[in-house]
This record gives sequence, C-alpha cells and structure tokens, in this order.
Amino acid sequence: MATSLKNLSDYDPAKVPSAEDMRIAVVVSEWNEQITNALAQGAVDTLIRHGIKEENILLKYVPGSFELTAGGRMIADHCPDIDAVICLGCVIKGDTPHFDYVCQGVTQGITELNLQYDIPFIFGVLTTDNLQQSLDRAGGIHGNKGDEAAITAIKMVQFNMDLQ
Ligand SMILES: Nc1c(NC[C@H](O)[C@H](O)[C@H](O)CO)[nH]c(=O)[nH]c1=O
Ligand SMILES: CC(=O)[C@@H](O)COP(=O)(O)O
Repeated sequence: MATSLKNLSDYDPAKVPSAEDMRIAVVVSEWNEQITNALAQGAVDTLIRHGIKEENILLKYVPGSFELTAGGRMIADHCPDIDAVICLGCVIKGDTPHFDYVCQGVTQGITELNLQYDIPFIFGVLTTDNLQQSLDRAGGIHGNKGDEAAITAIKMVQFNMDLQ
C-alpha cells in the first residue's frame, strides 16, 4: 500500500506493548539533517509516549545512511543491553546512480544485521525522489517515518521477549 494511502503515524495504540522495560538505540544519519532530525524526534517522542525511560534511549549519529549499518553493528557489539536499534536516514535522488548504491547498501546492510544478531534493526530510511517527498514523510502530510520505526521497534522487542 502506498504511503499516500496509509499515514505513517497512524496506528492502534491498544496493539502496542509497553516499552517501560526496553532499552532502544536510535542511529541517525546526518545527511539531510532537516529530515533526519525530524525522524529522530518522532521516534523518540513515540518511544517515550509508550513508556520507555529517557535514560534507556541511546541516540547516536553517523555521517550518512550508508553508515547506518556500521553504526548499528557497533552498538550491538558494544552495548549488549540494547534490545533494538532503530536506523533513521533520508536518501534523496540526485543526478547520478549514487542514490541506487546508497539505498541498496543500507537496505542490504540492515537486512544482514537482522540475520546476524538476535535483536531487531529497524529500517527507518526514507528513499525519495525529491525533498518534498521526504518532508511529507518526516512529519508532513503522510506522517512521520520515525513514528512508524519506533512502533515497529517496540513490537519486535516484545516479539523477541515473548520467545525468551
Ligand atoms: N546522498 C546521500 C548520502 N550520501 C552519503 C552516503 O550515505 C555515505 O555517507 C557516503 O557515501 C560515504 O560513505 N547519504 C544519505 O544519507 N542521503 C543522501 O541523500
Ligand atoms: C543519494 C546520493 O548520494 C545523491 O544525493 C548524491 O547526489 P548526486 O547523485 O547528484 O551526486
């Protein structure tokens, strides 16, 4: 379903577990920081809204979306108490095929982290044709991808906890 048909910030709160006992990292790309800072704010606000303690949010920044994979892995390797890693970025198409390689790289990278580690890595990366599409998905008419990523993280952490 296209995002235009489903607002990224719409969800049923009754279906979201409490994040009170969770410890979640948020890794944010500095590229397109106007967008990624809005994504990060949405994610943090949503996590807090669902009960996480502020001291249990680890907020870290990497240069670009391509580095989200390395940042996520480093957190998983050095912070064993982290229950999930939310990866937030914004890749906007330019004049060259570089967009394709960055998007492919971060997508494959985060996918592989999910296969290699026993915690969820959430793909909160906007891949858009232009700035307006990004603005629309970072708190604009289509909601905030950061909200969606936070809800996904909470649900996946609870999914994992229920199996322990
Ligand atoms: N053009 C965008 C980039 N490019 C930078 C890469 O992510 C990476 O940091 C660089 O290739 C060095 O490894 N990154 C974004 O997040 N968004 C873009 O639009
Ligand atoms: C996603 C990118 O790396 C891209 O924005 C860079 O722009 P360009 O392809 O014009 O170099």
